[in-house]
Amino acid sequence: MMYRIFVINPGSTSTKVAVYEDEECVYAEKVEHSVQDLEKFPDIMDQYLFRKDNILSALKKVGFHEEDFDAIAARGGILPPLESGTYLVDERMVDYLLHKSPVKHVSNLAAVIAFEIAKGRIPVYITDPVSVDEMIPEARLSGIPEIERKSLSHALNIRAVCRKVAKMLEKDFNQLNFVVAHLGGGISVAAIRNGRMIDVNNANDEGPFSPERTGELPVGDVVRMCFSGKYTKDELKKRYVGKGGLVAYLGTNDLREALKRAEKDDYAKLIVEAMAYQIAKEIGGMCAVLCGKVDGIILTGGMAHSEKFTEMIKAYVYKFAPIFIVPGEFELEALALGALRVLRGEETAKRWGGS
Ligand SMILES: Nc1ncnc2c1ncn2[C@@H]1O[C@H](COP(=O)(O)OP(=O)(O)OP(=O)(O)O)[C@@H](O)[C@H]1O
Ligand SMILES: CCCC(=O)O
Repeated sequence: MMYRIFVINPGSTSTKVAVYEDEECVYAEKVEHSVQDLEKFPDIMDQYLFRKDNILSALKKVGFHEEDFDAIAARGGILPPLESGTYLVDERMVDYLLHKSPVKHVSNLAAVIAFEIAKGRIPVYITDPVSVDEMIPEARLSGIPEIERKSLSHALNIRAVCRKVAKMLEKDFNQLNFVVAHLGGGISVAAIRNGRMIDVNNANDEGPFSPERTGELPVGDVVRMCFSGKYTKDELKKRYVGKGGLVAYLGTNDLREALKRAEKDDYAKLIVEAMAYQIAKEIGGMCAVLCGKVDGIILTGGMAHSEKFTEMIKAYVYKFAPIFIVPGEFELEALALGALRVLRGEETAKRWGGS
């Protein structure tokens, strides 16, 4: 029996959608939403009906209708910390994502839109949301009792590329140890022990600086900046997520542009090399977390397309473990395959315990 799955992954100004027939992608589109239209919804969560209508119109244009699908696979949003895997979306989860999630992140919209389209007729699943948390106890401590480290990462792509490399090695992902660096607009570097993500830098406030984010900062100077009276809370937040990293130093979030400038400009060269250095340092730390027993270091995400950049990282870490380069992101595929494993009975969908 063939399963047809509709996949939904919202981004800030577009929603990526796809249709899978079993493992095969038969349609994929980035449905663009105009900035003027999105601006009518100051609260991101109010965009869900608008985006749903845009998505359904795009689907109809290529001849698909809601009734054609066996399930919908949606990007998981900022739920309370939870184990990796595929979860059945229910009313309580939708209510949480719409009204209670601590972060109004665009990924929260996916399951809400999908649930609205499914109307209870077909199941909706999410797989490996941003808030997957499998950290070991010693990874949680920050050094200040009131602040616990948070596991917020590119978990979906990280786990998807681990599965790909495990398949290539003809081994079971659950018996392998990997260090995975997702190198996108933000960066997550994770230690995977026997299939579980036992530590990862919070891609919003820790780890290396990235094209758009600062990652970890010297805390004393940050406190001084906070109390300088020069910035509002929102301005400071934008400095570390959105306008940090490459953007802050070079005015661009595009590694291709930064690399081009680095050919002629020593300052740009230093910045790119420093980003590679910080990434390598984080990878080294995660190798220590795995006690040096590492089956592979995987470099993935948009920046892994650049051989020049991955070579800079490899130069530091090549002695630690074999290196696998898996450029780009595989989120749509990972969502479809997560739902497919459940439809085929290879995995049972987890029920969300709620909050
Ligand atoms: N072919 C390429 N060569 C070099 N850099 C690239 C290439 N393609 C994309 N990038 C860089 O990758 C970065 C964006 O990565 P990606 O597309 O994974 O990010 P995103 O999806 O916007 O964010 P995130 O991965 O954090 O969700 C940018 O700095 C971009 O310039
Ligand atoms: C917080 C990590 C995930 C993302 O940045 O999209």
